[in-house]
Amino acid sequence: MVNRMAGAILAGGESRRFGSPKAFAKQNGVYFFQRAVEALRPSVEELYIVSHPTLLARFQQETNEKIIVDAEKYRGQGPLAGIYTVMKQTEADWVFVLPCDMPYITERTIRQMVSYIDDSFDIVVSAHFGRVQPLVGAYHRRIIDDIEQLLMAGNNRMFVLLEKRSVRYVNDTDFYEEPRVFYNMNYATEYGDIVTEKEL
Ligand SMILES: Nc1nc2c(ncn2[C@@H]2O[C@H](COP(=O)(O)OP(=O)(O)OP(=O)(O)O)[C@@H](O)[C@H]2O)c(=O)[nH]1
Ligand SMILES: [Mg+2]
Repeated sequence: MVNRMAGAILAGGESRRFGSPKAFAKQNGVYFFQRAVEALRPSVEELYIVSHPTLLARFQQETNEKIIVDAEKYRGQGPLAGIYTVMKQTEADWVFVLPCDMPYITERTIRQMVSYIDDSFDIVVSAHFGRVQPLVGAYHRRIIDDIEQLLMAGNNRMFVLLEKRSVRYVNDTDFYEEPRVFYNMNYATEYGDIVTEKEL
């Protein structure tokens, strides 16, 4: 069993391609960010939604979950800044990350991912169907200095971090899920059961 795990829902992006805040788009009547909360909450001891000051009031209106904003010095630097911010906030050994734009993610998928967490790795992420998903997985707090160094250098890409540390890639031979579970919404077009803020 993992020694204490915090959850981080990354919701500080600008949703430029989507055209309205992705966290508040709906799938089958439920906010995208709420889908992530439902999937992650049962697996973690504490949960943070990590967002941007411009979305803070909206989140506070819509949920009782803890909402924090990216550390000011790294704001605007993407998901890596969000992970760093949650690691600073919590004492948990592991931070399990999820994006706010994967509306088909399930509690079962997260439980499965969690079962592959292993202290002999620094990072455990999904690589189902040949596609590495750096935002679906767990990061050990022992890598916080590496993360901060990358952020200080403006080196924001998740894949750079993955190259630096030991990673357990969990894939569909470890456990199978239907592919759309890992589908993240960048454009508000593909699926009939998605409703964006603009259409409400
Ligand atoms: N906390 C935090 N989350 C972020 C940041 N940038 C992106 N995210 C989140 O990371 C996930 C994946 O990011 P993207 O798919 O690029 O989403 P986005 O940046 O909102 O959308 P685009 O503006 O179209 O790139 C989404 O859940 C975003 O909300 C950031 O700077 N801070
Ligand atoms: Mg982006």
